[in-house]
Amino acid sequence: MFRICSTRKLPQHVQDYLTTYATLDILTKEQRESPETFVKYAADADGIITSGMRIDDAILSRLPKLKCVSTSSVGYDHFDTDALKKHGVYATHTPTVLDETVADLTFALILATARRVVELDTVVREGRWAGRPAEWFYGVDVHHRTLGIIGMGRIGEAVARRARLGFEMDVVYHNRSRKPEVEEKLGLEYVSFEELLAKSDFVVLLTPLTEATRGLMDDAAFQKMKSSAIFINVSRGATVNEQALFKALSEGTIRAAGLDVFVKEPTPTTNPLLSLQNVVVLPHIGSATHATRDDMAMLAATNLIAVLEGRLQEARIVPELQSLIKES
Ligand SMILES: NC(=O)C1=CN([C@@H]2O[C@H](COP(=O)(O)OP(=O)(O)OC[C@H]3O[C@@H](n4cnc5c(N)ncnc54)[C@H](OP(=O)(O)O)[C@@H]3O)[C@@H](O)[C@H]2O)C=CC1
Ligand SMILES: O=CC(=O)O
Repeated sequence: MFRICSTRKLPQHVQDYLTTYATLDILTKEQRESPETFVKYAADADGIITSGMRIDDAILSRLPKLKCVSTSSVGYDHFDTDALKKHGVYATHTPTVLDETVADLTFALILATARRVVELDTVVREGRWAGRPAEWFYGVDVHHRTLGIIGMGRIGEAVARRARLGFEMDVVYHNRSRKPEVEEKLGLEYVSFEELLAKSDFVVLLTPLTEATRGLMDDAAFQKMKSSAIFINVSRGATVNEQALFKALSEGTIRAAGLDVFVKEPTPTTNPLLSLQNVVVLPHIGSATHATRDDMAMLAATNLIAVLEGRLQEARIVPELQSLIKES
């Protein structure tokens, strides 16, 4: 039997699946609280399931039996992939199963910011609704506007499909490499980063967090956007310079923002962005529906067991660690 530690509670059917192959320990908050307590309880684990815990050289050096860390998320910026490679530990993630759910949430933020849903909900609740909507209730249209997607990957494509088919929007995108087949299928236009910022009524950020995308949306980027444009971030908080975003929103450089992610999570209530009316904020819930979180947990579990059993081709191993397969 393998030994698996999970840093979070898993759905019962996922736990049942895992316990046919392994002894499973769900670590308590105290046990996973610090790297010291974590390595103590995970010391002889063959596999770890997590969804945001930082796994780096310091941790890996103290987990000699570890063969695989499996994250129940598609993003894996909490893993130091160089350290994993050095220690010969595989990392798996959960792409694809969450694409449609995250795309729905992205559209929820687009609609909520454009039509000021949260702000005007408060107006009604506070008894400030007096007669027919005054002009200060007005928002902006989503349909037939231009959507710019930075990071046209799996989720980006699901967002673009909604925009094209449901809202008849023009969609431009920017990646490091073009995707001619997606361009043709959905009728998208590839543009430079600068052109996307200048053209779009809605700018949606959907890249992974990497050294290249850290702080991508800075003062200069917001300056290039239209003053009527809305910025949506569903990627990772650190792809945006929050001070620059606050400045852009409070000085009218851009119209509004919808944010599912923050540099520090949970973001403190003192974050200046929370003081702005033209920002809709969510607690990192892109994939958070019952069905999708169940699918992600099950994929994280099957990925881990596949690696532990040596069925490497069946696991969703992160791209940076694919080379370990070739070496094994
Ligand atoms: N808020 C939430 O709850 C969720 C957030 N996410 C975030 O969304 C991210 C995207 O997920 P997913 O669509 O599955 O990932 P994919 O890898 O399928 O897509 C990411 C895209 O970003 C592009 N990209 C990468 N680096 C750059 C760069 N420097 N400049 C421009 N484009 C870049 C890639 O294209 P190319 O390589 O050609 O540049 C790729 O097409 C995740 O990594 C995660 O951080 C995901 C799920 C839920
Ligand atoms: O943020 C969530 C993810 O799956 O990545």
